[in-house]
Amino acid sequence: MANDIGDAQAELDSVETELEMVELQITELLEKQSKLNSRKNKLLKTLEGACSSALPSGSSKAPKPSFSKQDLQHHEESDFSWSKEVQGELMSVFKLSKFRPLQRAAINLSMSGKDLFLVMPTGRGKSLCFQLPALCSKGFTLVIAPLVSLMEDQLMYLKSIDVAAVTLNASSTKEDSKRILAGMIDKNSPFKLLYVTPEKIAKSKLLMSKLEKAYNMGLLARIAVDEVHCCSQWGHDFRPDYKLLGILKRQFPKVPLVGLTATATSSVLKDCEKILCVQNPITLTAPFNRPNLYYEVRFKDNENFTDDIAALIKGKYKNQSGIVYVFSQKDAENVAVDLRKQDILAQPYHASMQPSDKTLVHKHWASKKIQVVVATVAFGMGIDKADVRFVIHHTISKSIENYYQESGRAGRDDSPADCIVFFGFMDIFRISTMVVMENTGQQKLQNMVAYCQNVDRCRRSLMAIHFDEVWNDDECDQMCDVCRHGNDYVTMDITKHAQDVVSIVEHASSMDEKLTPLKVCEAWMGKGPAKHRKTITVTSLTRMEVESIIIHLLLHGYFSEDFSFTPYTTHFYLKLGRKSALLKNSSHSITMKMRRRLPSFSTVKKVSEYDGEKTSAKVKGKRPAESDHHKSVAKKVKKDTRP
Ligand SMILES: Nc1ncnc2c1ncn2[C@H]1C[C@H](O)[C@@H](COP(=O)(O)OP(=O)(O)OP(=O)(O)O)O1
Repeated sequence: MANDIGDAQAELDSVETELEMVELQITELLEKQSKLNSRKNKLLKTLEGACSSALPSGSSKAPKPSFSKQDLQHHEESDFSWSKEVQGELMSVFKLSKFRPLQRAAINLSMSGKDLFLVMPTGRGKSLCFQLPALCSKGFTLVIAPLVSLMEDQLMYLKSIDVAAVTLNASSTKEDSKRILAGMIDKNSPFKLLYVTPEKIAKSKLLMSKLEKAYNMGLLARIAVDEVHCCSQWGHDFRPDYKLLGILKRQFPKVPLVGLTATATSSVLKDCEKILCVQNPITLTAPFNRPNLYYEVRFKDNENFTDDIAALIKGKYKNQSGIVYVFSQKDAENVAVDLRKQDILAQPYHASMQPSDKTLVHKHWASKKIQVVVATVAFGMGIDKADVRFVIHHTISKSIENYYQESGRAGRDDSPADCIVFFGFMDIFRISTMVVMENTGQQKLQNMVAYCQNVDRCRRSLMAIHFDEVWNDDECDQMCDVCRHGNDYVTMDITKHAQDVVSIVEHASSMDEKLTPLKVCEAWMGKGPAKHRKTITVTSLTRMEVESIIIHLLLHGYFSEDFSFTPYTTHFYLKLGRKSALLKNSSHSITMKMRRRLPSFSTVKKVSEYDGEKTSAKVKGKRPAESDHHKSVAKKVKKDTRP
């Protein structure tokens, strides 16, 4: 009897383990199905020739009537009753000779009264798409912008070209407010653009009542919502007051609205559409690719990487303007000091500085009195310096959206510029604890980490996938480190390493102990407390390899994050992830692509990248110029970068 019970218990354990495996496999297959469905929808959309439509990714609904290529061409090329005036103002007021792609279509659509979302990379000239129609329309255009500094930059520019524009914000004087409110209902329209913050719309009844009067008098020509992604919680810069802007379209349904953003996925736009109460807006998406920007990721392989940054600035970027983005205000101060010690004219910029100091740094940088601004993300919106030759990230951004926007401040003049990220292991966890309260913070950070950890796929193609862009691999033209330096990586079987490192965390957890990623690294390399050493298989991998494998396991669900809160700080620990159980299964293997030059890996079984044969020792090393195999690989594995 006892034997029977023992056997049944053993069988039950084994069945339960097997069931767990099956469930994990089902989860993996479901994930794959969802990715394939979303890819399928994308391809169908491409085949239909639709150039816009904001279907949420993965939706299986039939696309709504979309704006066709012919429609786009019509709005880019045809003459309209306002075309002469628009062209005249472009040259005489803005001193520009021609439009950039999509500007003309956006202006024509807006002039013909359509609601519009314009997604255009940072620095491509979105502002012109509402400033120019404002000059050619009766009345004034209401512009909602998230930051006073951003409005002030635009007002300064508009003043310099003699365009009458004003702002109403918390710091407007009583007299100014009175004058502006009266101007809104003046038939002679003393200004053509009125800039306000979303807070002002939400809080000022007086402003709403004047808007209503202006609307009834036919003087509210257009509403422009700048940085429209701020409406959506899923966007990277959510502002609660943007949520209330739906009132505008509800109260003023006949006024065309244009929403502008540099980065928004189709689901974020869908959300904005609902929040702003616009029905079926036309979405124009400019090619997100900035061909003049070179993207590169460098691993922080020593403590002194700030010296590497200084060497770049003094060497390759001598006398050229740039930005170094850092993680914290303290880093901004410290790194600026470090750079100054190396005779680089650098100044910090962050949110806690006095507004006058911030303005001074901005001005000195714009006029080349200083070479580098060492900044937190506070140095962002509204920065319009054309000749920024480098944007270096001292620490990774918290999302790809943020990275795209921050790095996009380089090369607005269309001349070549570099965007370099320094990728460090510990930074991941610093940022992770910072975004712990954000709904999608961890997922977004993981996408950014996957972008940096990537060694085999064109960096642009990763961004394109992220932004739901249809991508053709030729478009990079060796303007990222991966495409330029080729397939300099090997695919390694890391199953045994994964088992070893996962067992360290498992063992600690069985003793009720939590390990930070740093502690896991150290324990695995034999530097942990003596009590652990007996049970640990110490690795001969280098520190960089150890870090890369831990990151890989975290991105792929073998580890997951375990936060612990104290009144002063948040700690990041590693715990077993949902897939860790798979490592107990002898048929389960994990491979990982790593940069070549890994002598300590010589004992590790190498696997062919392409045919999955576990015994082959094929190592890819050809550069794109020598082989186009790389391209087909990038195409083949395009959709599965998301951890
Ligand atoms: N058709 C054009 N030809 C040449 N330069 C142009 C044209 N349109 C705009 N520009 C210039 C003006 C600015 O110096 C620069 C960026 O324009 P701007 O409207 O500030 O970009 P943006 O609004 O897309 O960027 P951001 O996302 O940072 O707000 O491009």
